Amino acid sequence: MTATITEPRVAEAAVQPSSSPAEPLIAMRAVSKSYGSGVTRTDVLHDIDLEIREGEFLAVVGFSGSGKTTFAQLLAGLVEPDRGLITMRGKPISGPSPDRGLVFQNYSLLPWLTVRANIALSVNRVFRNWSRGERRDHVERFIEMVGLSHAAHRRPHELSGGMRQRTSLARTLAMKPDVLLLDEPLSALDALTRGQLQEEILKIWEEERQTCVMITNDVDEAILVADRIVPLNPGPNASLGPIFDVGLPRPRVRTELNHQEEFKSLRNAVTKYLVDVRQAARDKQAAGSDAPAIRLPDIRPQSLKLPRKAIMNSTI
Ligand SMILES: Nc1ncnc2c1ncn2[C@@H]1O[C@H](COP(=O)(O)OP(=O)(O)OP(=O)(O)O)[C@@H](O)[C@H]1O
Repeated sequence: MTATITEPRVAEAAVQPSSSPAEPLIAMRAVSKSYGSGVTRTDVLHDIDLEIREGEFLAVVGFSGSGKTTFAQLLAGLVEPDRGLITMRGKPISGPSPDRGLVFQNYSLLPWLTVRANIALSVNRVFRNWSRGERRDHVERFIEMVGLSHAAHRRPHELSGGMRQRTSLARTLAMKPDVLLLDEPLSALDALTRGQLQEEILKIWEEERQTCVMITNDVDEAILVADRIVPLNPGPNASLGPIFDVGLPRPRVRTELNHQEEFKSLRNAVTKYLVDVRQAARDKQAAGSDAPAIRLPDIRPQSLKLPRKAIMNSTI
């Protein structure tokens, strides 16, 4: 039996970004970002409009180099838009804040501190008015949450990549940010560890229900975790594509999803969208290119294959 691919439910909000009735937690309005100037200028993001809802899990998917990290850094307040406005609860985002916790692709742990001390450093900074005991219990809770109790005394060089990323995740989660920003947090990991951590992130999110934005280049990962998926079109001047709603029931289990028609149809739709939009960008680039068109010479290829007789003669 062949699987029927149904059209994805593309949210109206994608077409009319301001149609959401509730006040969004974060709003991006006509946001553009470039780096450099003159001939070295790189136009990365163009006219980004997006509303992020309180408590949702949003995934932003895009190809390498499309501007995903720039997108995450704008939300984190680490870079400023050149044009447009980003607000959180109606107030402009003007810099980094513990309200928005960012987990990077490269764990950025302090190498001379243990897992416990790396997490405690952030907790002590954010929760200064808590008692020492409260802070210690809080740190232990998050170490346990990411399954690192047995390795809490180890330093980063004594950890595997997955364990470092767990530490980094626990450190950010322990700061209790209102928004968790995950910038390709699993892309440096092997497939098995990646799958395991995807499920752990999902479990934590289901318990905590904080707003979460995951930036990824993996469509399957996006479908597993997200309520909504928004494609980032290829750059330069990347804009956002239509929003895909993920209606799959939770809790979701990766191994079971693979057999579900809705999962397969959504994966096809998002992948097709991204591949088509990349091809269109390439075609447009080729059409506008100043490079001289390659003209093929008007000749017929000649067969260099020797007649069978000639081969036999040459081998005798
Ligand atoms: N600080 C910077 N200065 C100049 N150019 C930059 C800077 N940061 C990023 N870029 C350029 O902006 C573009 C988008 O980069 P970005 O890292 O946001 O993309 P990405 O989608 O996260 O890529 P990848 O998936 O490969 O990590 C690239 O062309 C990159 O070279």
